[in-house]
Amino acid sequence: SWPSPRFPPGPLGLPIIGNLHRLGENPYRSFRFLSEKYGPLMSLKLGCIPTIIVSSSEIASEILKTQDLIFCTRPRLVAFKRYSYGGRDIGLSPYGEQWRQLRRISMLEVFSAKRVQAFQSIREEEVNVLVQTLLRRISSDGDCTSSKYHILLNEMMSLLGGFILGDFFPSMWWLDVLTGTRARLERSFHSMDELLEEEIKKHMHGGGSRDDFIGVLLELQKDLSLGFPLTRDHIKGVLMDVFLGGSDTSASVLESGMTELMRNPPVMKKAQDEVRGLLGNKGKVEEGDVQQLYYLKLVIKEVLRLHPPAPLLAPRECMQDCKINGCNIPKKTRVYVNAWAISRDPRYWQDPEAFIPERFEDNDINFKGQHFEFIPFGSGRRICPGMSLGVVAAELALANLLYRFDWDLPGGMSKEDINMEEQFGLVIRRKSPLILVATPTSVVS
Ligand code: HEM
Repeated sequence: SWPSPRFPPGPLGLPIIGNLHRLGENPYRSFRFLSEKYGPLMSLKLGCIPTIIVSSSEIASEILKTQDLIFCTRPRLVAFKRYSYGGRDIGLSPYGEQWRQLRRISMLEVFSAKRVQAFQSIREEEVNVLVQTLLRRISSDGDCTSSKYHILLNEMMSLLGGFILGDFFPSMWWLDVLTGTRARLERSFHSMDELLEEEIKKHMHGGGSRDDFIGVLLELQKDLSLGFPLTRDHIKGVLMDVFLGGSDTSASVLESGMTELMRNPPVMKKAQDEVRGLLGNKGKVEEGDVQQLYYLKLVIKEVLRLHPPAPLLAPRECMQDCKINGCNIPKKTRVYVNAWAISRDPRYWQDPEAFIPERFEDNDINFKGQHFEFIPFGSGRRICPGMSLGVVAAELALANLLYRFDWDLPGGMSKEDINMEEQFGLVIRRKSPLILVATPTSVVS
């Protein structure tokens, strides 16, 4: 028995069309709307694939904590399989011994607090590049250019978050060949693979630091006590994870943060007063300073609540028949947890649509996967291993932008005119870029 009614059939009477046309461009919004009607555990069939959508913190806790061991695998999606080097990464691969070993080693050696600390100078350098770019653009009115990394990343994100027929009708995989989707995936994968190879070779010939991601992974490869052979594909798989997991997510926090601050001038003022009051005319914010920026940290939390970069987390799959909330869930059901809807649920959040960083002031709610009303990084065995890296990078960048510049909307535009439409993908993006006028501040000497 299914937990709740399926979606009604679509205009053509075909379940796939019926389901998909209702998802619209932003499935997490449509799912919230539908869950109000069909309940917090909603079932639907996307193509041939039984799927459940979870929209309450209680059921999210059941899936990501109580029954995590049953739900901690990823579906074998076409693009997931390719970009993970056939299951040799952490983020896109199914659960199993190989995944466990790779995740364990990476948590110890790549994502540990010690490493996050060690990468500090790289982050500070990158944020400085961002500030310098803004300063130069102010004087030279330069164009915004995309590097080859951006172009590659965009294409990968579009394939990972887009529609591949074989993921919904596995027996019709050949249609993806006919439509050219498979060829597009191959091209994208090979371009990225070439780039990773180039970077690794540079390192092997002494051209890179031993203290960055590649350096650390190459050192690990020499370690015979690892318990499993760390191949070149594993290294590239983890680098792919870092590239995919670490780029758009932190950028999304920064962009959503600036958007909300522009829409809420008193919050912008309070955050700027804090950072400028603390730093005086020091010139730049360093990571050591960020620890004292109490209000900025509340701002980042509120951004993650209202705009979780991965609103449906990353898809999971059920590994055996089980019961959730008294309903039967068959093996191989695909699972999406609507973190976006959960963190706007009026049962847990007062005035949920409003941007109020102070709501986190007198409580210990955090995003580390124990408070299921707030899970922007997921929870359980698959929780984001890059959480600290992502948060520290976003905090540092935002603190510097607020410290170094005053921000205005372009002439004639009011805060009500800011377009809040989003484009759905594995990681959400704004439909139109946020355009602001930056004026270097007089606080900085
Ligand atoms: C603000 C920044 C970030 C957000 C909001 C975020 C969010 C997420 C989410 C929602 C998941 C899925 C969790 C689940 O299935 O329960 C995830 C997984 C993952 N993230 Fe992040 N992430 C961020 C930054 C990063 C960074 C900086 C890295 C790497 C440098 C990273 C690497 C990964 C990897 C490898 C996984 C897969 C974990 C697994 O499947 O075992 N993320 N992230």
